[in-house]
Amino acid sequence: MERGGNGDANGKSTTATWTNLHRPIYERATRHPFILAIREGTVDIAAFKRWLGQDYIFVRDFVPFLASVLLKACKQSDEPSDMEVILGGLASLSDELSWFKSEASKWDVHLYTTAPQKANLEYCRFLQSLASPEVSYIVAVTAFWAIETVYQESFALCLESGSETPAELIDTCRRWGNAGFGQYCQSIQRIADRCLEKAPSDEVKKAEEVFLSVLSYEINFWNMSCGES
Ligand SMILES: Cc1ncc(CN)c(N)n1
Repeated sequence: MERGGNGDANGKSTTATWTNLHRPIYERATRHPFILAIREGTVDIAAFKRWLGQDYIFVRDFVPFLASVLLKACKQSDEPSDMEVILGGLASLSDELSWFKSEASKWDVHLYTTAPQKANLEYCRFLQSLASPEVSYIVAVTAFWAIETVYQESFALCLESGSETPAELIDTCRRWGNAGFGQYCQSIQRIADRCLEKAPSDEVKKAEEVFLSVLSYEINFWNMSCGES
């Protein structure tokens, strides 16, 4: 069986190679106008509230997806520390769901009567398909890395010096833009790259397609938050 190999001739890892190769779509996901508007202090608060209500629904569906990644790590990973990284991520979702509830009450967003919008439903359906036992650990962990990294890069942008993020949105940006979350994303990236290095080329190809799908679902999610469907 052919091996996928790790990265390009310059010694870049597979995920770093993809990020460069697919730079235009990667930037559409990580520098979306919704995020740039937060950073510039011009975000429409109705859009922010829409994002908040929809993201709570998404995170609830992210829990079983991540549980499926954990299960695959336990069964398919040759590295015991993978399980600890994924378990840490899963455990932090409990705190994240509580954060959504307190943030929603602050903004008068009614989480339990918010219906999922089309882009969210489609993204959640995609997560459900990735949770299938037929999807390999390599593909699932690549999706996990991409999903977390889009939020990390996006919200970190709103915390950079020179940004004019409104004070009442700083807490939201810190949740995903903080340095600790950045290190957590790097740990997931190292897992994905290690797996991709040893993977057969057809699995590497599938993982790259899933990476691109995640970027496109993320763009649709931001568009939905801006009021476009
Ligand atoms: C849509 C979306 N993508 C990613 C994340 C980060 N877990 C999130 N909360 N929501």
